Amino acid sequence: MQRRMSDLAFQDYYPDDVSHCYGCGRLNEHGIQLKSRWDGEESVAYYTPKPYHTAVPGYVYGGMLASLIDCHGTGTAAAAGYRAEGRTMDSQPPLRYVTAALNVNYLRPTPLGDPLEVRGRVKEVKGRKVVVEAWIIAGGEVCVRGEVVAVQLPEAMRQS
Ligand SMILES: CCCCCCCC(=O)SCCNC(=O)CCNC(=O)[C@H](O)C(C)(C)COP(=O)(O)OP(=O)(O)OC[C@H]1O[C@@H](n2cnc3c(N)ncnc32)[C@H](O)[C@@H]1OP(=O)(O)O
Repeated sequence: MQRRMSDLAFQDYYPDDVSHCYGCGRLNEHGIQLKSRWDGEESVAYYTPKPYHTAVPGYVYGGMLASLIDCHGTGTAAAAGYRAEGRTMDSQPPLRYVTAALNVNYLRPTPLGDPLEVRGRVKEVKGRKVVVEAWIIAGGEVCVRGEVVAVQLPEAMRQS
């Protein structure tokens, strides 16, 4: 059955040539394939880490958590970029964002096994830059807080 446009996640709109990212690329069969969507003024994604995404046994590896903040942040940045231009994510030309800066603070250990809720809020849209704050909730508690500075993909990084 064909999916409705509103069912699509931000990352589903990424053109094929930028859909190989380990965190969010729908074409990376080994990756997380994170799916982010608007939830009112915030954005939200869900992911349950695998048993091997372990730090200390029973707790999630911090690099995995940073990846979730990173790709939820850049995905939210892309959606915010289109929104700021008053157009939909399937319109042309495509807007593509990469991570310029990633800040992650681990507030408490994140239990492994629980579904994680990743949330984001746009702090700033300025020219080619979007700043997104993001946080991760496990078992009803905020375990991680971070911030992503996303900048539109430079020409030099484009393959197509
Ligand atoms: C596209 C779909 C895939 C999504 C993948 C997302 C996750 C990823 O892993 S991306 C891979 C990791 N990231 C990279 O490899 C990026 C490497 N870096 C670069 O290419 C460049 O440094 C880049 C593009 C980030 C910025 O360079 P450039 O395009 O020259 O930006 P520039 O014009 O200097 O700055 C634009 C704005 O961003 C800000 N900015 C740039 N870098 C930073 C930084 N490190 N920290 C804070 N702000 C920054 C600038 O201050 C400026 O802000 P303002 O307009 O307010 O003055």
